[in-house]
Amino acid sequence: MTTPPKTMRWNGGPDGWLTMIDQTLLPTEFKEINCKTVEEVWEAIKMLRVRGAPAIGCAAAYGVIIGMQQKIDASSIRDEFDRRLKEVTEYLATSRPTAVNLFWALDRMQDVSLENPSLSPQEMHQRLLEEAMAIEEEDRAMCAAIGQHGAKLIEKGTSILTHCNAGGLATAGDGTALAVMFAAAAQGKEIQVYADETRPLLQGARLTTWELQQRDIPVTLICDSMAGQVMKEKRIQAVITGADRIAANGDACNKIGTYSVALLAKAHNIPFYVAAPSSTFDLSLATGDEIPIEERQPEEITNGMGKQTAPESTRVYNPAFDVTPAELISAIITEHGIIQPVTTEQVRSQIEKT
Ligand SMILES: CSC[C@H]1O[C@H](OP(=O)(O)O)[C@H](O)[C@@H]1O
Repeated sequence: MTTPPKTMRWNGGPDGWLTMIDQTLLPTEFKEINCKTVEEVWEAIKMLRVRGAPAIGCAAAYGVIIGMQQKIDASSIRDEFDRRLKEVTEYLATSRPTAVNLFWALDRMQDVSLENPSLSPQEMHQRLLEEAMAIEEEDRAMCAAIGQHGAKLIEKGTSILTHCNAGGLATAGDGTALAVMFAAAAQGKEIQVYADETRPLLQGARLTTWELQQRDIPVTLICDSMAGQVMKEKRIQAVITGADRIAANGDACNKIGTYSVALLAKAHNIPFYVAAPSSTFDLSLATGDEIPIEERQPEEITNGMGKQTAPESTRVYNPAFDVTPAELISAIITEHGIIQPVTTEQVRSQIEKT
């Protein structure tokens, strides 16, 4: 088993820069890129060089540090600093609309300013970096806790289907859904995984298989359209996915195709689990109907991975996410434990106390 590389890392102090794996090149090329402007961080999030709800939050937090570098010198005044901080956080918030972790992280960076009115710009810059590092470290711990709680649900010899990539590459730690698999495997439960390729950007084929192979966990790649057949053939005993935003009633938004997998799991009486940290919950939304769904460029479908597979000017609809209603979710696994049954009362009871 090889030690997995870190999804991202900060270099230096407040005047430093962010290094991250460019996930668009995996699995055929492992390349790290350096982001030294806030625009480069914005573009990396937009283009999924860094992706996955928790990882997006961490990257955005570090993007704030970079964005503030232009305005810090001995003559800086705090009002100007705060105006720039608002400008930078609002800019980064436009990169992608669905993963609530992006907005949760940016709000935390703004809160640093509200909670420290008397710090100088230089002191604030240092304090913001400490907050970004805390967000990264907390995410790492949340992943580990999710893994341990989720592994309790996994029997020895279980075959698990997953959709998209909710692994270490989607977080600052071991992932969410994949953290459960890593923990179960480490406990000797001899699991195997079926990974949906996850069109159109193939996070499952490119990233989930790559991560599982690194950990010597048996993985079988299937087309998204094969999920029902493998369930019908009784090859699957559990489904685990990640999430990008979970509403107060437990409706979970995740990569497009997850809702279909949840319906298939229900039809085949297979437990469907969602693994996500508390930072992925948006209790301001009563249900998943209100979750903004990102629509991405048609070329991701008509020219997937650079090869044209549809006629020019073909009309395309490309929603990047869908919402699985709570009634299709057997349990939600968080760093605090298991939410089951998945109801507003259970969600609020666990998440509001955090
Ligand atoms: C641990 S969150 C992972 C989550 O994010 C992915 O979306 P994207 O690759 O577009 O950032 C997908 O929904 C995963 O389940």
